Amino acid sequence: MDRKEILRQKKRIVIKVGTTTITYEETGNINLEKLEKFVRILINLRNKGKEVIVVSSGAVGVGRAALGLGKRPDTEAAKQACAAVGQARLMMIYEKLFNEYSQLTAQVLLTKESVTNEECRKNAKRTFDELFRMNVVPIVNENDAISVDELAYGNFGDNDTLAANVAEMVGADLLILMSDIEGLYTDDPKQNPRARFIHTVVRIDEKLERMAKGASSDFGTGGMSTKVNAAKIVTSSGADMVIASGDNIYAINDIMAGKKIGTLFLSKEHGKAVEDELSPERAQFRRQSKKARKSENQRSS
Ligand SMILES: Nc1ncnc2c1ncn2[C@@H]1O[C@H](COP(=O)(O)OP(=O)(O)O)[C@@H](O)[C@H]1O
Ligand SMILES: N[C@@H](CCC(=O)OP(=O)(O)O)C(=O)O
Repeated sequence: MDRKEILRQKKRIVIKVGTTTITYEETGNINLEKLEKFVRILINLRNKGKEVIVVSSGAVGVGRAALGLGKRPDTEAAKQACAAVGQARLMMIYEKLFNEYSQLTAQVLLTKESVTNEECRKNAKRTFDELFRMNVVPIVNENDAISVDELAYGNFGDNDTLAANVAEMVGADLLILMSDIEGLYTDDPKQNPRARFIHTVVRIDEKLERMAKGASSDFGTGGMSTKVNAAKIVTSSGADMVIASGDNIYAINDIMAGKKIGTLFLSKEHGKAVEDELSPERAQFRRQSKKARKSENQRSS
Protein backbone atom coordinates (compact mmCIF):
# COMPACT_ATOMS: atom_id res chain seq x y z
CA MET A 1 0.00 0.00 0.00
CA ASP A 2 1.85 3.10 -1.15
CA ARG A 3 1.16 6.80 -0.98
CA LYS A 4 0.14 7.03 -4.63
CA GLU A 5 -2.36 4.23 -4.27
CA ILE A 6 -3.88 5.89 -1.20
CA LEU A 7 -4.01 9.51 -2.36
CA ARG A 8 -4.91 9.32 -6.02
CA GLN A 9 -8.31 7.81 -5.39
CA LYS A 10 -9.50 10.42 -2.91
CA LYS A 11 -12.93 11.78 -3.71
CA ARG A 12 -14.11 14.13 -0.94
CA ILE A 13 -11.38 16.44 0.33
CA VAL A 14 -11.27 19.10 3.03
CA ILE A 15 -8.44 21.61 2.57
CA LYS A 16 -7.52 23.96 5.38
CA VAL A 17 -5.35 27.02 4.78
CA GLY A 18 -3.74 28.74 7.75
CA THR A 19 -3.48 32.50 8.14
CA THR A 20 0.23 32.32 7.31
CA THR A 21 -0.54 30.62 3.99
CA ILE A 22 -2.92 33.23 2.63
CA THR A 23 -1.45 36.44 4.05
CA TYR A 24 1.90 38.22 3.99
CA GLU A 25 3.67 37.76 7.29
CA GLU A 26 5.12 41.30 7.32
CA THR A 27 1.81 43.12 6.80
CA GLY A 28 -0.99 40.61 7.45
CA ASN A 29 -2.54 41.61 4.11
CA ILE A 30 -4.00 38.96 1.80
CA ASN A 31 -1.58 37.36 -0.65
CA LEU A 32 -3.84 37.79 -3.66
CA GLU A 33 -1.59 35.98 -6.07
CA LYS A 34 -1.51 32.89 -3.90
CA LEU A 35 -5.22 33.01 -3.15
CA GLU A 36 -5.94 33.19 -6.86
CA LYS A 37 -3.76 30.13 -7.54
CA PHE A 38 -5.44 28.33 -4.65
CA VAL A 39 -8.90 28.99 -6.06
CA ARG A 40 -7.82 27.73 -9.49
CA ILE A 41 -6.46 24.54 -7.93
CA LEU A 42 -9.77 24.01 -6.13
CA ILE A 43 -11.80 24.53 -9.28
CA ASN A 44 -9.54 22.17 -11.16
CA LEU A 45 -10.09 19.51 -8.51
CA ARG A 46 -13.82 20.01 -9.00
CA ASN A 47 -13.31 19.67 -12.77
CA LYS A 48 -11.64 16.32 -12.10
CA GLY A 49 -14.78 15.21 -10.28
CA LYS A 50 -13.57 15.72 -6.70
CA GLU A 51 -15.70 17.33 -3.99
CA VAL A 52 -13.92 20.01 -1.97
CA ILE A 53 -14.54 21.98 1.19
CA VAL A 54 -12.26 24.84 2.16
CA VAL A 55 -11.57 25.69 5.78
CA SER A 56 -10.00 29.12 5.64
CA SER A 57 -8.36 30.94 8.53
CA GLY A 58 -7.41 34.56 8.21
CA ALA A 59 -10.40 36.50 9.56
CA VAL A 60 -8.55 37.91 12.58
CA GLY A 61 -5.29 38.54 10.68
CA VAL A 62 -6.97 40.20 7.70
CA GLY A 63 -9.22 42.29 9.96
CA ARG A 64 -6.24 43.33 12.04
CA ALA A 65 -4.40 44.47 8.91
CA ALA A 66 -7.48 46.24 7.52
CA LEU A 67 -7.93 48.13 10.79
CA GLY A 68 -4.25 49.06 10.84
CA LEU A 69 -3.55 47.39 14.19
CA GLY A 70 0.18 46.84 14.52
CA LYS A 71 0.21 44.13 17.14
CA ARG A 72 -1.94 41.09 17.89
CA PRO A 73 -5.15 42.35 19.61
CA ASP A 74 -5.02 41.44 23.26
CA THR A 75 -8.66 41.62 24.30
CA GLU A 76 -11.28 39.15 23.23
CA ALA A 77 -13.58 41.93 22.04
CA ALA A 78 -10.84 43.40 19.82
CA LYS A 79 -10.07 39.96 18.30
CA GLN A 80 -13.75 39.42 17.63
CA ALA A 81 -14.14 42.83 16.03
CA CYS A 82 -11.08 42.08 13.84
CA ALA A 83 -12.62 38.74 12.87
CA ALA A 84 -15.92 40.38 11.93
CA VAL A 85 -14.13 42.88 9.65
CA GLY A 86 -11.70 40.33 8.26
CA GLN A 87 -14.21 37.55 7.55
CA ALA A 88 -16.28 39.83 5.33
CA ARG A 89 -13.21 40.98 3.43
CA LEU A 90 -11.91 37.45 3.05
CA MET A 91 -15.23 36.17 1.74
CA MET A 92 -15.56 39.07 -0.67
CA ILE A 93 -12.22 38.15 -2.23
CA TYR A 94 -12.93 34.40 -2.35
CA GLU A 95 -16.31 35.15 -3.92
CA LYS A 96 -14.72 37.38 -6.55
CA LEU A 97 -12.06 34.82 -7.47
CA PHE A 98 -14.47 31.85 -7.64
CA ASN A 99 -16.87 34.01 -9.62
CA GLU A 100 -14.29 34.41 -12.41
CA TYR A 101 -14.80 30.72 -13.12
CA SER A 102 -18.56 30.81 -12.48
CA GLN A 103 -18.10 28.58 -9.44
CA LEU A 104 -20.61 29.17 -6.63
CA THR A 105 -19.31 29.29 -3.07
CA ALA A 106 -20.99 29.43 0.31
CA GLN A 107 -19.88 30.81 3.65
CA VAL A 108 -20.42 28.36 6.51
CA LEU A 109 -19.52 29.72 9.94
CA LEU A 110 -19.54 27.09 12.66
CA THR A 111 -19.40 27.14 16.44
CA LYS A 112 -18.54 24.48 18.96
CA GLU A 113 -22.23 23.54 19.19
CA SER A 114 -22.27 22.77 15.45
CA VAL A 115 -20.12 19.78 16.29
CA THR A 116 -20.96 18.84 19.88
CA ASN A 117 -24.75 19.35 19.87
CA GLU A 118 -26.39 16.47 18.07
CA GLU A 119 -29.22 18.55 16.58
CA CYS A 120 -26.89 21.30 15.31
CA ARG A 121 -24.47 18.71 13.94
CA LYS A 122 -27.27 17.04 12.01
CA ASN A 123 -28.32 20.39 10.57
CA ALA A 124 -24.78 21.33 9.60
CA LYS A 125 -24.23 17.97 7.92
CA ARG A 126 -27.50 18.33 6.02
CA THR A 127 -26.42 21.75 4.79
CA PHE A 128 -23.05 20.43 3.59
CA ASP A 129 -24.75 17.51 1.83
CA GLU A 130 -27.11 19.88 0.07
CA LEU A 131 -24.27 22.20 -0.93
CA PHE A 132 -22.41 19.23 -2.44
CA ARG A 133 -25.55 18.26 -4.31
CA MET A 134 -25.78 21.82 -5.67
CA ASN A 135 -22.10 21.77 -6.75
CA VAL A 136 -21.24 24.64 -4.43
CA VAL A 137 -17.81 24.94 -2.75
CA PRO A 138 -18.31 25.64 0.98
CA ILE A 139 -15.83 27.97 2.66
CA VAL A 140 -15.80 27.32 6.38
CA ASN A 141 -14.47 29.23 9.36
CA GLU A 142 -15.35 29.45 12.99
CA ASN A 143 -17.96 32.07 13.77
CA ASP A 144 -15.26 34.05 15.55
CA ALA A 145 -17.35 37.18 16.10
CA ILE A 146 -19.62 35.36 18.53
CA SER A 147 -17.68 32.27 19.51
CA VAL A 148 -15.13 32.33 22.30
CA ASP A 149 -13.85 28.77 22.09
CA GLU A 150 -10.96 29.33 19.76
CA LEU A 151 -10.12 32.92 20.46
CA ALA A 152 -10.10 32.55 24.20
CA TYR A 153 -8.90 29.03 24.83
CA GLY A 154 -7.02 28.23 21.66
CA ASN A 155 -8.29 24.71 21.52
CA PHE A 156 -11.61 23.33 20.37
CA GLY A 157 -12.29 25.73 17.63
CA ASP A 158 -8.82 26.37 16.30
CA ASN A 159 -9.17 25.77 12.60
CA ASP A 160 -7.04 22.61 12.55
CA THR A 161 -9.50 20.92 14.92
CA LEU A 162 -12.43 22.57 13.17
CA ALA A 163 -11.25 21.21 9.80
CA ALA A 164 -10.91 17.73 11.31
CA ASN A 165 -14.43 17.93 12.74
CA VAL A 166 -15.79 19.06 9.37
CA ALA A 167 -13.93 16.24 7.60
CA GLU A 168 -15.41 13.73 10.01
CA MET A 169 -18.90 15.27 9.74
CA VAL A 170 -19.05 15.10 5.93
CA GLY A 171 -17.29 11.73 5.66
CA ALA A 172 -14.32 13.19 3.77
CA ASP A 173 -11.62 10.71 2.81
CA LEU A 174 -8.76 13.22 2.99
CA LEU A 175 -7.88 16.30 5.02
CA ILE A 176 -5.05 18.54 3.84
CA LEU A 177 -3.66 21.15 6.23
CA MET A 178 -1.61 23.81 4.44
CA SER A 179 0.68 25.36 7.02
CA ASP A 180 3.74 27.61 7.27
CA ILE A 181 5.91 24.52 7.64
CA GLU A 182 6.43 21.50 5.41
CA GLY A 183 5.08 18.99 7.93
CA LEU A 184 5.78 17.35 11.27
CA TYR A 185 9.31 17.21 12.66
CA THR A 186 10.54 15.37 15.74
CA ASP A 187 10.58 18.79 17.45
CA ASP A 188 9.83 22.41 16.46
CA PRO A 189 12.62 23.04 13.90
CA LYS A 190 12.42 26.77 14.59
CA GLN A 191 13.59 26.05 18.13
CA ASN A 192 15.62 22.89 17.58
CA PRO A 193 17.85 22.73 14.49
CA ARG A 194 18.42 19.00 15.03
CA ALA A 195 14.73 18.17 14.56
CA ARG A 196 14.17 15.52 11.86
CA PHE A 197 11.36 15.46 9.31
CA ILE A 198 8.69 12.73 9.52
CA HIS A 199 7.30 11.65 6.14
CA THR A 200 4.65 9.19 7.28
CA VAL A 201 2.84 8.61 10.56
CA VAL A 202 1.43 5.12 10.84
CA ARG A 203 0.14 5.42 14.38
CA ILE A 204 -0.30 8.39 16.77
CA ASP A 205 1.08 7.65 20.22
CA GLU A 206 2.13 9.74 23.22
CA LYS A 207 5.71 10.04 22.01
CA LEU A 208 4.52 11.58 18.75
CA GLU A 209 2.12 13.90 20.56
CA ARG A 210 4.98 15.18 22.69
CA MET A 211 6.94 16.15 19.55
CA ALA A 212 4.23 18.59 18.45
CA LYS A 213 4.60 22.02 20.07
CA GLY A 214 2.66 25.29 19.80
CA ALA A 215 2.82 28.06 17.19
CA SER A 216 5.91 30.21 16.84
CA SER A 217 4.70 32.98 14.50
CA ASP A 218 2.73 36.09 15.40
CA PHE A 219 -0.15 35.19 13.07
CA GLY A 220 -0.41 31.38 13.47
CA THR A 221 -2.36 30.03 16.43
CA GLY A 222 -2.41 26.30 17.02
CA GLY A 223 1.08 25.20 16.01
CA MET A 224 1.72 21.50 15.52
CA SER A 225 -0.13 20.29 18.60
CA THR A 226 -3.55 21.20 17.17
CA LYS A 227 -2.56 19.52 13.88
CA VAL A 228 -1.74 16.25 15.61
CA ASN A 229 -5.00 16.58 17.51
CA ALA A 230 -6.76 17.01 14.15
CA ALA A 231 -4.95 13.93 12.85
CA LYS A 232 -6.29 11.90 15.79
CA ILE A 233 -9.88 12.85 14.91
CA VAL A 234 -9.48 12.30 11.19
CA THR A 235 -7.52 9.04 11.24
CA SER A 236 -10.02 7.52 13.70
CA SER A 237 -12.85 8.43 11.35
CA GLY A 238 -11.24 6.46 8.52
CA ALA A 239 -9.66 9.30 6.54
CA ASP A 240 -6.01 10.14 5.87
CA MET A 241 -4.44 13.53 6.52
CA VAL A 242 -1.51 15.46 5.04
CA ILE A 243 0.30 18.48 6.47
CA ALA A 244 2.26 20.45 3.89
CA SER A 245 3.71 23.89 3.40
CA GLY A 246 1.44 26.51 1.89
CA ASP A 247 4.51 28.36 0.58
CA ASN A 248 4.04 26.45 -2.63
CA ILE A 249 0.28 26.22 -2.99
CA TYR A 250 0.69 23.92 -6.04
CA ALA A 251 1.83 21.29 -3.53
CA ILE A 252 -1.89 20.45 -3.28
CA ASN A 253 -1.71 18.99 -6.83
CA ASP A 254 1.41 17.02 -5.94
CA ILE A 255 -0.24 15.64 -2.81
CA MET A 256 -3.27 14.52 -4.81
CA ALA A 257 -0.92 12.85 -7.32
CA GLY A 258 0.62 10.85 -4.47
CA LYS A 259 4.03 12.56 -4.50
CA LYS A 260 6.11 12.43 -1.34
CA ILE A 261 5.18 15.90 -0.10
CA GLY A 262 4.57 16.81 3.53
CA THR A 263 3.69 14.47 6.37
CA LEU A 264 1.07 11.82 5.68
CA PHE A 265 -0.95 10.58 8.66
CA LEU A 266 -2.46 7.26 7.71
CA SER A 267 -6.00 6.39 8.73
CA LYS A 268 -6.14 3.68 11.41
CA GLU A 269 -7.07 1.15 8.77
CA HIS A 270 -4.23 2.11 6.40
CA GLY A 271 -1.83 2.35 9.33
CA LYS A 272 -2.63 -1.23 10.36
CA ALA A 273 -2.22 -2.44 6.77
CA VAL A 274 1.23 -0.82 6.58
CA GLU A 275 2.27 -2.25 9.95
CA ASP A 276 1.13 -5.68 8.78
CA GLU A 277 3.13 -5.33 5.56
CA LEU A 278 6.19 -4.47 7.62
CA SER A 279 5.67 -7.35 9.99
CA PRO A 280 3.86 -10.43 8.62
CA GLU A 281 4.16 -12.16 12.06
CA ARG A 282 2.25 -9.31 13.63
CA ALA A 283 -0.45 -9.57 10.93
CA GLN A 284 -0.79 -13.28 11.59
CA PHE A 285 -1.01 -12.70 15.36
CA ARG A 286 -3.71 -10.06 14.75
CA ARG A 287 -5.72 -12.43 12.54
CA GLN A 288 -5.44 -15.23 15.09
CA SER A 289 -6.53 -13.01 17.99
CA LYS A 290 -9.50 -11.81 15.93
CA LYS A 291 -10.50 -15.39 15.15
CA ALA A 292 -10.15 -16.40 18.82
CA ARG A 293 -12.29 -13.44 19.93
CA LYS A 294 -14.96 -14.33 17.37
CA SER A 295 -15.25 -17.95 18.46
CA GLU A 296 -15.22 -16.87 22.13
CA ASN A 297 -18.14 -14.52 21.40
CA GLN A 298 -20.02 -17.26 19.52
CA ARG A 299 -19.53 -19.68 22.44
CA SER A 300 -20.79 -17.17 25.02
CA SER A 301 -23.86 -16.08 23.01
N1 LIG B 1 7.16 19.17 15.92
C1 LIG B 1 6.94 20.22 15.14
N2 LIG B 1 7.11 20.12 13.79
C2 LIG B 1 6.90 21.16 12.97
N3 LIG B 1 6.47 22.39 13.40
C3 LIG B 1 6.25 22.55 14.73
C4 LIG B 1 6.48 21.47 15.65
N4 LIG B 1 6.14 21.92 16.89
C5 LIG B 1 5.74 23.19 16.76
N5 LIG B 1 5.80 23.60 15.46
C6 LIG B 1 5.44 24.95 14.99
O1 LIG B 1 4.14 24.92 14.38
C7 LIG B 1 4.10 25.97 13.40
C8 LIG B 1 2.92 25.77 12.44
O2 LIG B 1 1.67 26.08 13.01
P1 LIG B 1 0.95 27.54 12.99
O3 LIG B 1 1.93 28.56 13.49
O4 LIG B 1 -0.32 27.39 13.72
O5 LIG B 1 0.74 27.90 11.47
P2 LIG B 1 -0.46 27.56 10.47
O6 LIG B 1 -1.72 27.99 11.09
O7 LIG B 1 -0.10 28.29 9.23
O8 LIG B 1 -0.42 26.09 10.27
C9 LIG B 1 5.48 25.86 12.78
O9 LIG B 1 5.87 27.04 12.15
C10 LIG B 1 6.39 25.50 13.95
O10 LIG B 1 7.03 26.63 14.49
N1 LIG C 1 -10.67 31.50 12.88
C1 LIG C 1 -9.46 32.28 12.98
C2 LIG C 1 -8.17 31.50 12.78
C3 LIG C 1 -7.94 30.35 13.65
C4 LIG C 1 -6.72 29.55 13.33
O1 LIG C 1 -6.67 28.36 13.66
O2 LIG C 1 -5.74 30.20 12.63
P1 LIG C 1 -4.50 29.51 11.92
O3 LIG C 1 -3.56 28.97 13.00
O4 LIG C 1 -3.90 30.56 11.10
O5 LIG C 1 -5.05 28.39 11.09
C5 LIG C 1 -9.42 33.33 11.85
O6 LIG C 1 -10.07 33.14 10.82
O7 LIG C 1 -8.69 34.29 12.03
